Amino acid sequence: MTRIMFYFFRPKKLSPRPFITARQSSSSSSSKRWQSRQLKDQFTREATVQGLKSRAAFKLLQIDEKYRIFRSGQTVVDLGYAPGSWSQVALNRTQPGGRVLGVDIIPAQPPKGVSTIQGNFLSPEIQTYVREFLRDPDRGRPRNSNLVRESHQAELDQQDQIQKMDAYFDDYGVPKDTYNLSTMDSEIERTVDVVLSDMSAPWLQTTGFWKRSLSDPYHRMMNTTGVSFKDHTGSMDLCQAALEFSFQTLKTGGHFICKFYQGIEDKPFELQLKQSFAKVYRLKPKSSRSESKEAYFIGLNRKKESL
Ligand SMILES: C[S@@+](CC[C@H](N)C(=O)[O-])C[C@H]1O[C@@H](n2cnc3c(N)ncnc32)[C@H](O)[C@@H]1O
Repeated sequence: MTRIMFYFFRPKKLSPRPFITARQSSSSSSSKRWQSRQLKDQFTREATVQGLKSRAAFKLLQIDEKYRIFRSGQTVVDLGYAPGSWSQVALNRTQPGGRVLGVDIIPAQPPKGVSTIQGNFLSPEIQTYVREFLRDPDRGRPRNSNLVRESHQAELDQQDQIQKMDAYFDDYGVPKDTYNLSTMDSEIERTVDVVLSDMSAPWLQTTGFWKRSLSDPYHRMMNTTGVSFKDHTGSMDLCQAALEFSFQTLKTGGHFICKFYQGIEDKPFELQLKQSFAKVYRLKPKSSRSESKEAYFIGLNRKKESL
């Protein structure tokens, strides 16, 4: 079942107030080890101090610092958003006027100002649902920021429109041979400036196991197993789904960031990215755990004619 939650409040600035997460005690020793590692970790402590939902925020902050991904007014899709620290960063960096849509298979409390859809992103129905949401460029945008966004975006939109018209029509308003109306339709779908995918290991579910509607999806999602080949292939499937979705929704000039676990399939994926983005980088952020094979692909500036 798909559940949508809309939050139209003005996003709060990341607060310096401590944010203490109450975790339920668990009898399993691996869970205790996980808890004590979290407590010792400097990035986890810093996330708590800054009111961020998890240490993962620092990975995105480092990426943004290096590649300047975000600017005001953008539409950002955050795939695998839970518990929500990337969405917090994205929303914060795209104000005024930005909107963030998070998708995750597990139920989670969306950060303020972020719209979310709960569902398995590998399912075509969920992707259709997400695309439908995005088709309207104002849906999920904080209402009181529409005016600011409009003044910010009006000029850019107008230039964009003129370029598109030049591309499609000749001086007499007749569609040029090289462009047909179906190409134009697919461009209408492209309302997204940034696609983020941090999909992989789930945030530990601490409540709601008694509800089948909550716990069933939890067991179906992709979990990291510690078996590096399995983690690698599972993550490449998720990256592929995120990239295909980007082909349909990302504007020309838009950016793509996705987490993957390194292995033999990452090179062909990188080549695929290079066909569609002007610049492609791979990065292992400082806050990634050193023992993990986790890394990120960053595709900057989607090319005009990619696919
Ligand atoms: C590492 S966490 C993301 C952390 C997040 N970026 C943050 O900053 O809080 C990975 C998320 O991917 C989600 N996920 C994994 N497979 C998924 C799928 N097929 N569809 C949707 N979400 C998925 C998991 O439920 C988990 O919440």
